[in-house]
Amino acid sequence: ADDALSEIKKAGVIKIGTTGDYKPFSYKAADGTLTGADIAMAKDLAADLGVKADFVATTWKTMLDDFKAGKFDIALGGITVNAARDEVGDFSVPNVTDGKRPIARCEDKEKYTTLDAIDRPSVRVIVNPGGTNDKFAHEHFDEASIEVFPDNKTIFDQIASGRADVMVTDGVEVDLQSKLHASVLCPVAVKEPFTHFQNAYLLREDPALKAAVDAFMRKQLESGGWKEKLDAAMK
Ligand SMILES: O=C(O)C(=O)Cc1ccccc1
Repeated sequence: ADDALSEIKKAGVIKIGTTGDYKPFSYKAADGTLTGADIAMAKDLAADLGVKADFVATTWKTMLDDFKAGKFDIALGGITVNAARDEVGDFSVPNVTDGKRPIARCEDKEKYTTLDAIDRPSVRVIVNPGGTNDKFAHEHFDEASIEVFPDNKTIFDQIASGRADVMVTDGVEVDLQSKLHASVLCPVAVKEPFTHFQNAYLLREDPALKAAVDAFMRKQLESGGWKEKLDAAMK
């Protein structure tokens, strides 16, 4: 296997794949600039390695193929650790522990508290394509209708305007979007999230690259650097 870290250092560039559609981790500011907590981390990581950060656009659907095709050295931005991804690369130490929960219009926050309450013919579930939400919805709902909605930036407006009823997504996103759509969208009052998972950075397989990224990640977690970046993006 090639030594990814030496290659990166020799090139003076680390190629970073990210979807740019997932606030607070990786998204576009109003002027189109790529921003978010994991984007800020990527810039610090590149500086730490003494190289330039080169961002490469990908999508939830094509991320693994793009990664396998060598389009980037590392993928980040709210990426859930799973077996399929772990097979083609290494995961860093995780920076987020979370779970999937529903978000709905505030008047329905006591209504959709269980999978059974959601999975009814009258309920319109909405989901963004290609990632873990898509997979979760299709695995758990067969009575409810499922709309796969292509734009993760406006998907919450669909629920707010009444075009859809509920979305099951990562807890961080539920809390942030409830805040951004204050008094219209609310976290559904579940006893427990429906799943538990972690987010981490997907790395080209190379023990030296993993050691460097893990050391960076641990430092950011211990110093509060990560928390500061996440708080800054949660508004
Ligand atoms: O890791 C994934 O595959 C995801 O789908 C992450 C995600 C979760 C919620 C909204 C957008 C992306």
